[in-house]
Amino acid sequence: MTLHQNLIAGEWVGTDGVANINPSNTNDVIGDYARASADDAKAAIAAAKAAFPAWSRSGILERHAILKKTADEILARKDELGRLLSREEGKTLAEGIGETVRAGQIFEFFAGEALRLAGEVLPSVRPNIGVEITREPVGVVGIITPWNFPIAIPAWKVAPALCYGNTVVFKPAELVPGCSWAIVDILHRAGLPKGVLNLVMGKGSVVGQAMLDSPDVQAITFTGSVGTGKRVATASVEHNRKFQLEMGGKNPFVVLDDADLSVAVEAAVNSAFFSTGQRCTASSRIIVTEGIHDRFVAAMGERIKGLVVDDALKAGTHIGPVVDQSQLNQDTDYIAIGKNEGAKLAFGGELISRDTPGFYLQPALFTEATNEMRISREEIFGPVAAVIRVKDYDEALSVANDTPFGLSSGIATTSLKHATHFKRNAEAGMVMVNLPTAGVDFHVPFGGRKGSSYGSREQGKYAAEFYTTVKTAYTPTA
Ligand SMILES: NC(=O)C1=CN([C@@H]2O[C@H](COP(=O)(O)OP(=O)(O)OC[C@H]3O[C@@H](n4cnc5c(N)ncnc54)[C@H](OP(=O)(O)O)[C@@H]3O)[C@@H](O)[C@H]2O)C=CC1
Ligand SMILES: O=C(O)CCC(=O)C(=O)O
Repeated sequence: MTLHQNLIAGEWVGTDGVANINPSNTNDVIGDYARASADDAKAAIAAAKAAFPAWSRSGILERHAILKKTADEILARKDELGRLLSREEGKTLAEGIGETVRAGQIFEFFAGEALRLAGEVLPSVRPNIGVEITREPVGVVGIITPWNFPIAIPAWKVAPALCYGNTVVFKPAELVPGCSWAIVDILHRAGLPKGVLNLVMGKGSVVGQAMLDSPDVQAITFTGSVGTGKRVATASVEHNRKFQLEMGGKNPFVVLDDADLSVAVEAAVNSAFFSTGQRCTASSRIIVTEGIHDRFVAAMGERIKGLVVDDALKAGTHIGPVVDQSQLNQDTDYIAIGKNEGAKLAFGGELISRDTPGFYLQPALFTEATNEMRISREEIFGPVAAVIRVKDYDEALSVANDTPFGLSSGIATTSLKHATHFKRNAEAGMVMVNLPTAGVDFHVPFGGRKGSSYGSREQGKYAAEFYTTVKTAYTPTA
């Protein structure tokens, strides 16, 4: 089997490979991917440091052309790359292709942003002095990504980093190296100079840790668990570097008495179970007012029974497998915790077998949950959701906000008054009205509050805040 190597200083290197396994069929080995060492990570950082002076001064047309070429190739290969994504992560083929298109659009967006770099010229408060405000690249950016969005998250970190003139050391999750390798290969062939983008696939505790420990990494952007996010934060403060964290969520989805029942059920099912619930924007807390509660739960039950859980690549599959055994154990542990806490497992939650050996779990819906239970407070990251019954809108809002997290939030209502009030008062970075809590646009800010996120927003033009540093220059004008 061909070994997919790491890219360091413009050369493909590495001899030691790790098998990338399909969670829908554990007999299916997608390929071998090199495992970088801490020394490889150090070499990648050195290469990025050496490449920075030239790339930071490169022309905007060169950056535009490379990012646009990458976008075009990703979009042209959307079916093949989408299939690779579904095969390595387990989301359905439609979701895999959709995410690949999103990655292409992200590169296209930042190709455009390269041509729109701008500053400001202001008068000084002193006579005959001009002030220029410009944005400069930060330096070597370390990118650490999780397994649940194998192409979109790498795209929304790598594209702006390069667009604004930074050089990159990129460590994808070891579980899903395939899409990351593919986009690095595309960028490399699109003409990136040696050392501008370095790929170091391997273990977080080794490769990621070497990045955290390096004084030559000026910024780290991270998406993943709260625990690792805290390590990134501590190490970054130690090195006085910029950092940006996107961590967990425990996103509420509120259903009010006046909701359109079918809109509410579709949005709740999508929020809780699509992409196998493995989204930081997923909702696993469905907060329902008492007038609609029983009808909503019954309709959810019918909808869940119609969901096909099977091989991600099969036509007709709605929910693919869980990503691996360890995540499956986490999901089933939380199902046991929910039962022990006194919530009622109303639907699903069983391990199921299919034609191929994979990590298949029937989506689980708890009812009679309270917001104090662990299943309502901790991120499960699987197809497991709980319904919490509340009296009215005021109680729903208060329960929705009673969480250590604050990434996304949603409401199903036909009341403009309640929708408007919720948009203003939900303690979350993103609010969805009559829409799922997950599934965001690629050109607008993404991020949260409280325990979910740290630092400036990702995506859209707001990404410039992280990937650039502001300079204010004063010059006599006369
Ligand atoms: N908010 C989100 O989008 C996500 C949240 N999660 C949450 O996290 C839980 C665990 O998932 P998991 O993948 O283990 O999350 P991690 O936080 O461990 O992984 C995220 C990334 O960090 C890397 N990493 C791990 N340890 C270190 C370290 N010491 N220094 C630097 N980088 C490191 C990982 O590498 P590697 O995996 O290769 O070892 C991976 O690339 C999930 O169950 C879920 O609750 C997970 C993914 C995304
Ligand atoms: O909901 C989305 O579209 C994005 C979710 C995401 O970025 C994540 O789960 O890590």
